[in-house]
Amino acid sequence: DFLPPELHHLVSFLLRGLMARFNADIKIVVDEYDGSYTNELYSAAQAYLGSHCLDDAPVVRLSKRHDCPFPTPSLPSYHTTHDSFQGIPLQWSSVVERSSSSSSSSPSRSSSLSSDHRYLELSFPSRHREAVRSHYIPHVLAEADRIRLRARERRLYTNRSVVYGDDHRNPWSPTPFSHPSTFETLAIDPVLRDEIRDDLLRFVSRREYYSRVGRSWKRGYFLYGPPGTGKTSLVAAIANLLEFDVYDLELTAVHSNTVLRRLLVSTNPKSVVVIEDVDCSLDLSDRNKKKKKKKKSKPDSDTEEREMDPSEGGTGRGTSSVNLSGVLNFVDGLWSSCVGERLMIFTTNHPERLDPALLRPGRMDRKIHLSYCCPAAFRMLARNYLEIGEEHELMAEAEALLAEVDITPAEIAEMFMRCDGEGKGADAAMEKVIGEMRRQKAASPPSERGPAAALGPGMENGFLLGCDSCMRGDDDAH
Ligand SMILES: Nc1ncnc2c1ncn2[C@@H]1O[C@H](COP(=O)(O)OP(=O)(O)OP(=O)(O)O)[C@@H](O)[C@H]1O
Repeated sequence: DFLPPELHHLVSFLLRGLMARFNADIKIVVDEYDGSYTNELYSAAQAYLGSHCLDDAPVVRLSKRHDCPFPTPSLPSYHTTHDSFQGIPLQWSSVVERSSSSSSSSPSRSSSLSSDHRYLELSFPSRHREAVRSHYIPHVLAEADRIRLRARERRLYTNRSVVYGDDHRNPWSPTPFSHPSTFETLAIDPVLRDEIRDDLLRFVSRREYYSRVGRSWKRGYFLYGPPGTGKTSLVAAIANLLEFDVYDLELTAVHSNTVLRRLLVSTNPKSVVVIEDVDCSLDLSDRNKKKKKKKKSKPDSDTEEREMDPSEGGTGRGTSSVNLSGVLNFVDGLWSSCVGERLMIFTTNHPERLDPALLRPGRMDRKIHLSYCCPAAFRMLARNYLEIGEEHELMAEAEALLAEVDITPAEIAEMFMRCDGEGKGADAAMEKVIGEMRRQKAASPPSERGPAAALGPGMENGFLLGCDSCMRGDDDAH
């Protein structure tokens, strides 16, 4: 009443402006992809919003993955839903910006393969900026984890995934994985088997430990040995034991280190990434040996040197430009940006062909030599395939012969299966195997066995014979 009208107007104009500023909404944009990587916050928010909307939203999208026994809800495109957190009103909208190249399909149709730009918009009053950033976003991530964990607990079986093409939007194409191999059916030395099982169970129970010591929650296994000694079977037994997804990575199908990196970060927690026959995939052989060779052959130019040398980011071999340094990065550090536990397993029949850098402790934490059939493994095969035990009259002779010939569990399993199929029974199967071992003994003396022999010259001092712990591949002992 005491102010002149002009000043009155000015003060109320300023106050209105101030209030509007204080109450204005701000937006957080959560893109589906961060560059070429899947944005974890986007998928977490979708999982969170889906379960949140299920009860009251007018439209919810339901989809069912093959490995999940029930459908998962998510927010459809072009929809808005409301949430409230500690009294803060929040609004989520899902937005799709159609790319000019995409077809004029209906808005509700989803295609992970299209190049449309999808994102979520989170709007809330600007004064809650700090609370949303520090409390609400972590709450969404934690809730999404909880929802996924529940789904995983009810899952019926794990995935086997294969790489196809180079479609970075959907690099892994999952197919059902139901390999019957388990630690009970695996015919390997029982001491080694129990050691591996204990190591795995210890690994998955040590979330806090890994975080305390500042290491990413990953473990690398390197399985080597002759063909047919159970490397693939062991991978399947590991996946079945831990109920992990299996990502079967064919390195030659991966065109570049960038794609390799993208593949890795798009794997789920609780997964095993397997590279089988890693020596055959790419040229990951010893750089020192190669350098020596190159010196002898005097390369024409620096360019050639760089192109040949994977450590320099060169192209390695073949059409794939994935090289040793890409694989080392893949094994080393990239998991630090991923949440959850992961196993990486390399298998090979020729460990001596690989660069020792790939195998040093910390990269490959356990080196497991799967060798020819030993008596204990033979007894397991006989029990599993023929349902006979140590009391069988031919068992002692078979075990004695095993010490003198190199025969793989796969060969024995094959003979056992064939006889069983012909209905000749256990005795015939044992006789057949013994006959084969006698024949092999007569034909050639057994080759030297043992891990160092299998690794070949030059590898003995790398990790195997350095110290006892290295021999066991047990990095925790250091
Ligand atoms: N240790 C084992 N225990 C039980 N079965 C085995 C074992 N090793 C091999 N087999 C049998 O032999 C078949 C081939 O074995 P597997 O594929 O696991 O061998 P691998 O070492 O991975 O061979 P490769 O190096 O050629 O890939 C399996 O289907 C399995 O039936």
